[in-house]
Amino acid sequence: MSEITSSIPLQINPDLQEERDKASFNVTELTHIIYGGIEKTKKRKRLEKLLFSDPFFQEYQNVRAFGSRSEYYAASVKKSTKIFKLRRQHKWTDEEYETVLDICHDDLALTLHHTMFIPALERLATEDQKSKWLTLAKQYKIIGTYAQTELGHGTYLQGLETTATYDPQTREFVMNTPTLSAMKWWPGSLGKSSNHALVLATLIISGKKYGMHPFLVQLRSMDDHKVLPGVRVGDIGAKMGGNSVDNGYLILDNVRIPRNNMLMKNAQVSPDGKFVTRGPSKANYATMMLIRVQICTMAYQVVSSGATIGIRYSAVRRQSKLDPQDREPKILEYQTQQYKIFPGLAMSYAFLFASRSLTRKYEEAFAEIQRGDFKSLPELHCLSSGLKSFCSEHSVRQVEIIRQSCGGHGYLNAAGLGMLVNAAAPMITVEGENTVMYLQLARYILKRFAGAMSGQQLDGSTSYLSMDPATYVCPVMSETDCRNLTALCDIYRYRSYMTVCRVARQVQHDMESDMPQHVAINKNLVDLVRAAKAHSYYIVVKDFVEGVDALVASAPVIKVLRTLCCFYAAHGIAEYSGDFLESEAVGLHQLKWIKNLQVSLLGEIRPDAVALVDAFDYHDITLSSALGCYDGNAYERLFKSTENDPMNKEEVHPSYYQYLKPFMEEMNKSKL
Ligand SMILES: CCC/C=C/C(=O)SCCNC(=O)CCNC(=O)[C@H](O)C(C)(C)COP(=O)([O-])OP(=O)([O-])OC[C@H]1O[C@@H](n2cnc3c(N)ncnc32)[C@H](O)[C@@H]1OP(=O)([O-])[O-]
Ligand SMILES: Cc1cc2nc3c(=O)[nH]c(=O)nc-3n(C[C@H](O)[C@H](O)[C@H](O)COP(=O)(O)OP(=O)(O)OC[C@H]3O[C@@H](n4cnc5c(N)ncnc54)[C@H](O)[C@@H]3O)c2cc1C
Repeated sequence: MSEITSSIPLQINPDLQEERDKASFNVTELTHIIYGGIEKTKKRKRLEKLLFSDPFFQEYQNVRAFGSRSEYYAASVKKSTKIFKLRRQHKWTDEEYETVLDICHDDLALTLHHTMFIPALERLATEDQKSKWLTLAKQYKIIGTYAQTELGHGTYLQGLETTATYDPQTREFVMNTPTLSAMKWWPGSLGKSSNHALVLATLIISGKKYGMHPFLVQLRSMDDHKVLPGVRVGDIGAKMGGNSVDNGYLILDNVRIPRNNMLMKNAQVSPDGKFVTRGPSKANYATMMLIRVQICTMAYQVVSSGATIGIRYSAVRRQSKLDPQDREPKILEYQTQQYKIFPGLAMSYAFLFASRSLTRKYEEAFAEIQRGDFKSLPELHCLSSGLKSFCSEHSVRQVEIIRQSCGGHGYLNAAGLGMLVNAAAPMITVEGENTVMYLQLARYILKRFAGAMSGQQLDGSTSYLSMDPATYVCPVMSETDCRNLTALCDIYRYRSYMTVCRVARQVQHDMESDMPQHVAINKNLVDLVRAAKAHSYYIVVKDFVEGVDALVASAPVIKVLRTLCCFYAAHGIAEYSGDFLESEAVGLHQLKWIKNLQVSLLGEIRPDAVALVDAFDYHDITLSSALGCYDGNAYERLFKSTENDPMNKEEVHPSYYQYLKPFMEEMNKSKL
């Protein structure tokens, strides 16, 4: 009788334990740094315990893996409501609630209510409106979504076709979806969950258009959740990932809402139909900016989860031979495996520091904006647009590489990597498609560069554009200089400067050759995106270097983070070597040294790789991966995962009686 069972051993896989035993630094110390201090780590642990002591959270994993779309959605609604109830019961602060969402690491059916509907009310409603709507929303007495994108337009907000026409007789707005392409299409939680929507529509008063404004529209009855007259709403269909969310469509047919349902913090319509604005014209775009900042943090979570799975699995998987005399090595020993996974590890820490720095800038600017001071808005818009694009693009790409690095098992749902990639993929599109957002940054950089050329002293993230390029000498003079983080950062800065300078001069030249501005811009779009990417890369490297420099920590922690930072910077130069050479930020000698360093750092990171991902301290339920579990018992967990698979419920599947049996009988009778 075979002794093979799917029971999970109680002990840690010795291969993983061996890795932990040889870590050069204290993992707990790094965990506290990652979560912002010992108290925050403890609080997170308490919340984790509270959540995961409920068996539902474990069962949810099965529905997610094996349930139908509808079952998955239902379980996700249940999960959302459980969390909402816990929030009320334990009086969680916003920060605690954010932590819970991070722990859940999942697209919850009702997430939009918290991530966009409430922040939009906070940013776009007057104090009076807040005391009514925000209070109801925070008490979950209404559930809402943010309905902006239409079938025909997501990017170009000036092209939105939904209308809100003011009727001074009744003091109401009449909401309409005039065409097929005007129907709202994509908003999360819209299809089945929400009873209210913040509808972004073109305001029309006496036949005149006044741009996009937010209107609160009730969609469903508060008694029986039935759709209200004039409203058509539904789910837009299954997606590549995130299928727990009911992204929806919405058609409005002469739906009347009271005048006070227009959120009027930034612009008002008086009862007799007078339009007055306050603040900059883009003030109504505020919610999108907040989410762009949050996407950088999400990108960190995605890539650090992927790195955790990839590294733990690579430490327990043995395959092939290195030394013909020795046993099969851990696949983590192969330099090529390190080359596939360590960029994701280094990126995790880079994005941790970059997203932290961006969040801090956002909070400072938001406080100013609340006081009516909008001076930081353009800088913040461009910084958040660039970093949102950069972090989402790089993290999604890197996790897919990590998935491939796990071989066949990486392709299984139970590995958790496919779901991670598919759930993360929309970060590239949502809250402004990446190319479009890079171009927003490029437009800002061009203006700042022109300012610098005309002698303006620049501040903020683009201050380096005032530099005199003639003074640049590559700061790497020897192989040892390659480890100098400031020198690496300078190389990125100069490469960005030259990339911006080249495209700015080209656009200027094209315009001076009588090309209309829009033609000149379109002729240079690829290079403009290249400039925005170079600038974003520089900012991320700078934030990483400055973040590590400012750390108060033990010498071993600082050392390992400096090594990672050095690797992140060297890897980027090696990967985009063409750009760095072309801009003359490095020469061929320096490139060779930096490439050597990049490869030799793989070996330096190797002994601490497991400890560096352990420091992210992800709970097994959060990771949801048989390959990446803390105990490293990947094979047992993979085998165990098959127990819940409905395919394995019966010894003989019903399809046998329906199709295979008659077919086999027919074949057996056949004389051919
Ligand atoms: C969690 C997942 C759920 C997902 C939810 C969603 O996806 S929800 C749906 C998410 N949907 C999206 O994210 C839609 C993406 N699309 C957009 O955000 C806009 O259509 C746009 C920014 C692409 C263009 O906008 P436009 O045609 O109105 O403008 P323009 O190009 O003519 O530039 C005019 C000026 O405005 C400036 N400026 C622009 N934005 C901001 C800002 N936020 N702040 C400050 N400033 C801003 C800009 O820099 C420029 O300044 P300049 O040079 O004149 O000094
Ligand atoms: C999972 C998911 C959830 C979403 N949730 C919501 C939500 O809750 N609420 C909501 O309102 N919306 C939501 N959206 C919609 C999302 O915001 C839009 O899809 C996004 O803004 C991109 O717009 P688009 O789909 O119109 O893309 P398009 O603009 O059509 O982009 C298609 C291509 O055209 C290119 N392109 C477009 N314009 C330009 C330009 N000016 N210059 C150069 N290239 C250009 C793009 O780069 C891209 O390659 C969601 C989308 C997804 C996928």
